[in-house]
Amino acid sequence: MKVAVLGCGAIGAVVAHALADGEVSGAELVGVVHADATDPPGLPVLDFGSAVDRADLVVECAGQAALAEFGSRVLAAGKDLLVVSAGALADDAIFGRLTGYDAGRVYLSTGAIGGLDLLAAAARAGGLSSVRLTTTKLAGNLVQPWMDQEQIKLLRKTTEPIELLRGPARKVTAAFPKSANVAASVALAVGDWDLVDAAVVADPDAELTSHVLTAEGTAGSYRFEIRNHPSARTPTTSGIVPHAVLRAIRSMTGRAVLPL
Ligand SMILES: NC(=O)C1=CN([C@@H]2O[C@H](COP(=O)(O)OP(=O)(O)OC[C@H]3O[C@@H](n4cnc5c(N)ncnc54)[C@H](OP(=O)(O)O)[C@@H]3O)[C@@H](O)[C@H]2O)C=CC1
Ligand SMILES: O=C([O-])CC(=O)C(=O)O
Repeated sequence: MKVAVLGCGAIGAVVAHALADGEVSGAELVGVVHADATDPPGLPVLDFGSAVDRADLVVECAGQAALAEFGSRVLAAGKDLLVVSAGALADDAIFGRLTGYDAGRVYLSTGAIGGLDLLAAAARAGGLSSVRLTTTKLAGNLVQPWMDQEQIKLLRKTTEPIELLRGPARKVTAAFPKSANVAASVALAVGDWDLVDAAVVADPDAELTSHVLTAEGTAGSYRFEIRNHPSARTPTTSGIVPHAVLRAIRSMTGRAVLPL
């Protein structure tokens, strides 16, 4: 399987180097789409059109805006797309564009969290009555362009955890596009954007990023607590994420053996 990686930052660089080093049997890197000439990745660089032409699978590691702009062009060319920035799918128009093709298939990486398979099963086994996700990250890393100066100052100076936003997954993933894709992953897993109540908490002492996911339903009661070390390169991203992407690619090669 020939793979191109869109975006060569904290996630994409680890994925692309692992593929270039032959770490995934049956998968071969054709190149990365990387616009910053001042920061060469030490890997073959392709423009987006060539990447789509040459790859069987394009792995999006570039952010919600890039997925919204480029994702449908991958699928229209009949190529498969593995999505990391799941929050872009909270926009119904983008969701429609990315799920409307018969040829190329869309796969979602599990990203920074787990438990999605069980919650997806529970949602279809009689339904879920509540799903709640609380994401906690180091306060200073949660500054957003829409925040005013007072809020930014508070984030930088707080000595206590602050809940910055709680609400439906769709709203939270849009407000924190680099930090709350997990809210979208949960909503997509359970098939209901409005059921998932998500929150982002800024903690001045959070050395690890945490995601606490709870759900209640006919099939049972669930609680997952994930505590990830942040990536050194992009601390809003958990260091585990590229490895979740590689696991997904491994399972797509058709050569996967247990354990995945
Ligand atoms: N599902 C999940 O659990 C998670 C999802 N994510 C998602 O993954 C995204 C990437 O994370 P991460 O790797 O840490 O981010 P980084 O900022 O480290 O890397 C993203 C890279 O993509 C590049 N890029 C952006 N747009 C394009 C484009 N159109 N073409 C080519 N390159 C592009 C950026 O370049 P430049 O800096 O020049 O813009 C940057 O180099 C996040 O924005 C988030 O949406 C992250 C963590 C967890
Ligand atoms: O990496 C994480 O822990 C979560 C994250 O940034 C996201 O969901 O966008």
